[in-house]
Amino acid sequence: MTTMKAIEVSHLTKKFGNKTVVDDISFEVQPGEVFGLLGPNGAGKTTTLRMITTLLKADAGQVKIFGHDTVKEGRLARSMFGLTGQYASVDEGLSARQNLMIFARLNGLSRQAAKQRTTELLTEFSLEHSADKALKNFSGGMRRRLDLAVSLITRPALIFLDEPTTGLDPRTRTQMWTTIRQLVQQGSTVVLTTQYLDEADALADRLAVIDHGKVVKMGTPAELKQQVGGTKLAFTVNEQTEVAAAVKLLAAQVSGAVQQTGQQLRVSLKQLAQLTPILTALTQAKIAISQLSVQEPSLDDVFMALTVGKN
Ligand SMILES: Nc1ncnc2c1ncn2[C@@H]1O[C@H](COP(=O)(O)OP(=O)(O)OP(=O)(O)O)[C@@H](O)[C@H]1O
Repeated sequence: MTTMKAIEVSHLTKKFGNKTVVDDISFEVQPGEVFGLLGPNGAGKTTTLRMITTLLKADAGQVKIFGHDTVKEGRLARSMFGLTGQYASVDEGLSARQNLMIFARLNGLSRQAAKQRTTELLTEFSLEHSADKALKNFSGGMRRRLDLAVSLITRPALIFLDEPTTGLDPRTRTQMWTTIRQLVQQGSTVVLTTQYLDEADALADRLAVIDHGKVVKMGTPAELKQQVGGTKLAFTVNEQTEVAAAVKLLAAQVSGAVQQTGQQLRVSLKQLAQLTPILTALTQAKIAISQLSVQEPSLDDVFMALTVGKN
């Protein structure tokens, strides 16, 4: 039995003038998954999201949301998701409660149902104490929470978050992550764009790394890290006269190149188990070392290896 995909994106393409900003992008998102679009500024993440969510017409390609083609069955497809992010969707002069009420009514809820949903969302997003303040007095974090609350009025099964924590302070970012995780626990599927590696690592089940409009890599954060390179070992050789011997010894133990900066040596290990023989060999050769560090690969390494600077 095949399960229905939350999203199927096939060969999506967009040009602005003669510049191809989204170049033949394809991916699928499973129900219940957090899928991240990760890439540097200008890589094409927002444009991709705008096409998927029907805010922008694609030049080529197809998008299906829970099986519904976003062009042929636009209305139905749109009813399946909520969208929040870089699109200011709320009125500055009105309060959080008034904004939620308006959007609830616009979404077809009766006055009574709108009132109830507004109260629920204000509580859920810890906005009840500021519910009647005008939005222009809200902090960035409160604005984001309200924006997210607005997109959840109709309890969509799928939520798009465009850079959900850009510009937020660390504490508010962490709160936002908790909110997103709660949504997933309640059964939502989440697609988010981010340029933050720690955010992608913390939230996403799978990632598509986008650069210059193309998907350059796709996988779980762990898979991506593993592909980019193994564990990094670094240490300093205490005696200048022993550096050459230490380089030779390392080269015999690992397949990759030994990098040297002064008395500091660095190598990539395929697996952590390579560490013990290296340390044993150094001890046997009576080469004293210090400042030993072993670093597991991070998404930073993935990002640096896969993307090529300014887009
Ligand atoms: N309406 C438009 N007209 C012309 N060019 C555009 C338009 N929208 C986006 N672009 C260009 O398309 C490229 C991709 O932009 P996009 O906003 O999709 O990138 P992004 O990956 O979301 O970046 P960021 O992280 O900065 O939001 C950029 O070079 C941008 O300048």
